[in-house]
Amino acid sequence: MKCVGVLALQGAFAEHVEYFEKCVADHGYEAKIVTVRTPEELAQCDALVLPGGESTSMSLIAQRTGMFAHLRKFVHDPTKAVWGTCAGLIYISQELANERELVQPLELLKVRVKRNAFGRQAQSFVQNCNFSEFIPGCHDFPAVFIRAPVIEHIFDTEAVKPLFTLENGLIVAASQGDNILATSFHPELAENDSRFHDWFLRQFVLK
Ligand SMILES: NC(=O)CC[C@H](N)C(=O)O
Repeated sequence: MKCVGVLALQGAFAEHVEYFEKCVADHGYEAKIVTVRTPEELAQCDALVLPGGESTSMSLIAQRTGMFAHLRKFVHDPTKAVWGTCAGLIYISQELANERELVQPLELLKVRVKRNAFGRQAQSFVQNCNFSEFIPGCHDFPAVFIRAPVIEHIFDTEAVKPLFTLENGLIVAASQGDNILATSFHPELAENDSRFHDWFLRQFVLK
């Protein structure tokens, strides 16, 4: 039985739990979904999802609760699967292009990330994206972008593979090796469409 943790310090963690539970119920996967707030909860996990929210708050809470060192060790373990969405993508990145004094990142994903790359809350949007090149049959996924970051630069082009680029050339999904996934958008807000979560479970956790 694999254990998938969703970091629950801050942000949209409940939605991730709900989408994963739906996948498990629909497909009968041998997986348990838990929220993670403590080192003990983290220790039982095979995978960790870092949700969207506010990377400044996530970083601060992790520092204050003493979780930072545990999270850093966990995500750098190559036997673990890791997925960062939106603020979670910022938090796992190696470097921030802006507001770098506000976030102490986990320095996992070998990229430089730009926070709020599309502007403020009012510039948030939903875009139907064709992810079929990496998720078989997924031609029309409703990707929700909320004050979303983008991957501005890839430091290690051998390790990091861009998975999806918007028409303006901005990278909004990438993988690193076979265990790390990062998305600028929120698949856990996709109108009950759990295809992205299903793909993560099959491709990264249950593989
Ligand atoms: N939806 C989100 O996760 C927004 C991320 C937020 N703008 C940040 O910089 O942390």
